[in-house]
Amino acid sequence: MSKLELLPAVDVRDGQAVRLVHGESGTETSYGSPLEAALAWQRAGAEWLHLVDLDAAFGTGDNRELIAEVTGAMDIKVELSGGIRDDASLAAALATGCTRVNLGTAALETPEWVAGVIAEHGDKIAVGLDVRGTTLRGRGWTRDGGDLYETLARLDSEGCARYVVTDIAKDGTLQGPNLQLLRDVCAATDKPVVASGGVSSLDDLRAIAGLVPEGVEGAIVGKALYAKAFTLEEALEAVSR
Ligand SMILES: O=C(O)c1ccccc1N[C@@H]1O[C@H](COP(=O)(O)O)[C@@H](O)[C@H]1O
Repeated sequence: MSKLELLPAVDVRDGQAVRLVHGESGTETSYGSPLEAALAWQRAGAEWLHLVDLDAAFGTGDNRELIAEVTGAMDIKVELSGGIRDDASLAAALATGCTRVNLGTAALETPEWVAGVIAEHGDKIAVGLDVRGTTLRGRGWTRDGGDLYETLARLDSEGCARYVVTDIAKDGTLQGPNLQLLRDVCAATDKPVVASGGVSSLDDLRAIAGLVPEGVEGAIVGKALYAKAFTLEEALEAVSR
């Protein structure tokens, strides 16, 4: 059995590393320089960074130059999210040298374009399935975008390589992950799943690691690290066995 990958998150809003509650604009807590945060996770032993341009996701501008600077400064793998919705934004994201990109809104609103970029770029493309219940949400999680399982079946048939599954009701709340949602998504696809939302403790990470045999490949950790619920070193140790 392979170990769970951990992806510490750096979400960028207005040039600052922030955490949101339920992904709602206006709930930001600021944690300073995104570059310093990313370098700290790298120094602590991270193999991945989950880097999000929240302004691009919300449609309130972008942090494109800063995102490129942070990605360029990393020696580790980077997953880029937020506002990647057309050829220009995809080209800019891939030009940073990131390992893969995560598409959200585009998978809901421009499925033909997403099918094309999956065919062209293979496992450099992941799709973020951001859900309330089983309803997908796009445009900064402000708009409904269809049924989770119908969309998952469509993306599977198009060869999507992996899914990043976020329970919006859990995100930024430190209330624990939605393990049943992860089990249900894993049962519906053979592709790897990255868990996102709600991690609050090392036991939460151990519980997600217990789903590796079902298809969970990784877990994004945000608020818990910034709130110092545990250190990244402790988290890596907790999922190493
Ligand atoms: O990560 C967040 O907290 C978040 C909050 C609100 C909206 C998006 C968020 N993050 C990630 O952004 C992409 C979606 O961006 P887009 O729809 O493709 O522009 C997705 O990976 C979300 O998980």
